[in-house]
Amino acid sequence: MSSQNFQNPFQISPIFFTKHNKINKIEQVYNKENITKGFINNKEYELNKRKLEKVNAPISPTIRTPPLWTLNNFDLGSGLGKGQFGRVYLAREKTSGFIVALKVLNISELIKNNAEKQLLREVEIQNNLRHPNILRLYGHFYDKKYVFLILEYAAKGELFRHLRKCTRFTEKRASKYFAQMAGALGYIHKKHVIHRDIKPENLLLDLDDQLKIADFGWSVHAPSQRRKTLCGTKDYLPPEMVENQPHDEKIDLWSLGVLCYELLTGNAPFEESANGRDTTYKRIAKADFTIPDHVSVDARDLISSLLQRDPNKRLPIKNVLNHPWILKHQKNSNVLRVTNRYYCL
Ligand SMILES: Nc1ncnc2c1ncn2[C@@H]1O[C@H](COP(=O)(O)OP(=O)(O)OP(=O)(O)O)[C@@H](O)[C@H]1O
Repeated sequence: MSSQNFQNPFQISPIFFTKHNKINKIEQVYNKENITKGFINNKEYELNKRKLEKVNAPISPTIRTPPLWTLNNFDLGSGLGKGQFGRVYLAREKTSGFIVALKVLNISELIKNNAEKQLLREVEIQNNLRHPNILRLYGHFYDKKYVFLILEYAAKGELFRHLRKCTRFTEKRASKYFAQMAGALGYIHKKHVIHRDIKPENLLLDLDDQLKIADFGWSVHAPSQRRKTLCGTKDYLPPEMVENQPHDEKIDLWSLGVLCYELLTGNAPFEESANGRDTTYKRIAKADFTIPDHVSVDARDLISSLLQRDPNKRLPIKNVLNHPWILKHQKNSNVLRVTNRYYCL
């Protein structure tokens, strides 16, 4: 089922270019300037303006996209999973045979839950990211009822499922996923994007066991200001968020520390206890956690240097990638070569 045997139609498909050129051509030829120059008449202008409006029709004032793709371009396969607003299916682009995951979101559910903006943000951000450990969003289209996201297919599914199956990962395996995650975060931070919802459920694995960050629903593009919205998943919330303080990209460093802990132990360090949410929040605010004895000295050091109460004391991403624990397990692997190449972009 690997899609690597096929040409990626979302980059080079003749269909894409034909449709895209058609829009460009309409835009170039049928503009007001050409009427005044006498190249086209008013009737032609009106006709083609309507055509252009149709291809650019928005589903809401915020989402605008030319429908380069429709459901007819795909053969649908089995369901891959269910999310809050719809389902994800295995699908094949008919002309090229290219395999994708098609995420089908119910528009009325999105509107009912006020999630339009969140989706728009997800689409805008994910559309602009190109990194081997970030799930590609190839495109999107919509009809009256649904928005369809054309996503890279991650054949091995959720990292979370694999973690639960073996309770906890070996240090070598954990360090591989962790390094890939850190590399991808370094890349998005350079683009002034904060993820804000790192957790194993949002991480997928492809057929080659490469990690893919999949969910950008809570991410924000934050050029300068420090933000205050409470978001993300409880276990992974950093002290500045539980205390309702402004936050910046350093919240992802905290979550990276929580992720490292969970990959190595099978549990998050601040999992909600029987004593309830307030107790959990107090423990997070004090960075009060203990690391089980089986975790190596190097890994402990890395976790502790990320789970720092003060965001400014957290280990910066570039030092994370050079940490002895990562170097020890990944020095001769391809992981660091790829990660460093993209980090330097
Ligand atoms: N690109 C993909 N490749 C393979 N499986 C996928 C892909 N995207 C999603 N899935 C599967 O489908 C499930 C549902 O995905 P979806 O992104 O809709 O849900 P979610 O992130 O769990 O929920 P939500 O974002 O709505 O809270 C995932 O848990 C995963 O198992």
